[in-house]
Amino acid sequence: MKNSRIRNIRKELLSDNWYTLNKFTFEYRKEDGTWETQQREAYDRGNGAAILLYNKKKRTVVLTRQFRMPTYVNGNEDGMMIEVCAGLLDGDHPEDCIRKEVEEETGYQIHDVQKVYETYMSPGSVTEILYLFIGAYEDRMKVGEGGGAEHETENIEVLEVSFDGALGMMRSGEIKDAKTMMLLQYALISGLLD
Ligand SMILES: Nc1nc2c(ncn2[C@@H]2O[C@H](COP(=O)(O)OP(=O)(O)O[C@H]3O[C@H](CO)[C@@H](O)[C@H](O)[C@@H]3O)[C@@H](O)[C@H]2O)c(=O)[nH]1
Ligand SMILES: [Mg+2]
Repeated sequence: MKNSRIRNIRKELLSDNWYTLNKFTFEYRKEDGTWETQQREAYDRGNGAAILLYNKKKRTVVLTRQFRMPTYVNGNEDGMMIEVCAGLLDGDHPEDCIRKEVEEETGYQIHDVQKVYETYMSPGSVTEILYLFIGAYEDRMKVGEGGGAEHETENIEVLEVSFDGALGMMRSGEIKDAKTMMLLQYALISGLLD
């Protein structure tokens, strides 16, 4: 970390229940050269990976559906979110993480994955970098039911939908998850399923 615009960074732990919330107090050098003190909170839940599973022949994609409490308390009526498969790195390399997560959540054992973007999803408040992948799947790669890890009480539903159907769900607002929208738009722009 190097930035000549900031100095005297102090960190105060506000919460470390499931993940970590810190308050940072620091001095920031403005354009006119003077220093001002600022405070910013940063929620650290580690980094994550997400993947768009696609089948070019069938022109389909695999998505997941699960309850997301933070959306429920902010306007998402039933709290259910349709998303690409995703998970936290938990110390794994992003590629290893996403392969593991795909099998756990969707039941597919996939081979090749390709990273298309790295993104800070909420840079004003959350430290997380999300690694976005695409990966081809076929019916014969299905080795289990998916649904998520039992001990994590994830209750994930697996959806196989047509690519056009998924694009329609994005346009209608049924899909509201940013990483999912980014990957669907990537697929559209790059002609991935053409
Ligand atoms: N008890 C408890 N459990 C939690 C809490 N927060 C998360 N969990 C458990 O931890 C699991 C983490 O599952 P993953 O599949 O590894 O992560 P994810 O929640 O799907 O996260 C992915 O999507 C996020 C949202 O788009 C991304 O932010 C993240 O990077 C990742 O890609 C959750 O399903 C849930 O069971 C919490 O506050 N308390
Ligand atoms: Mg997940």
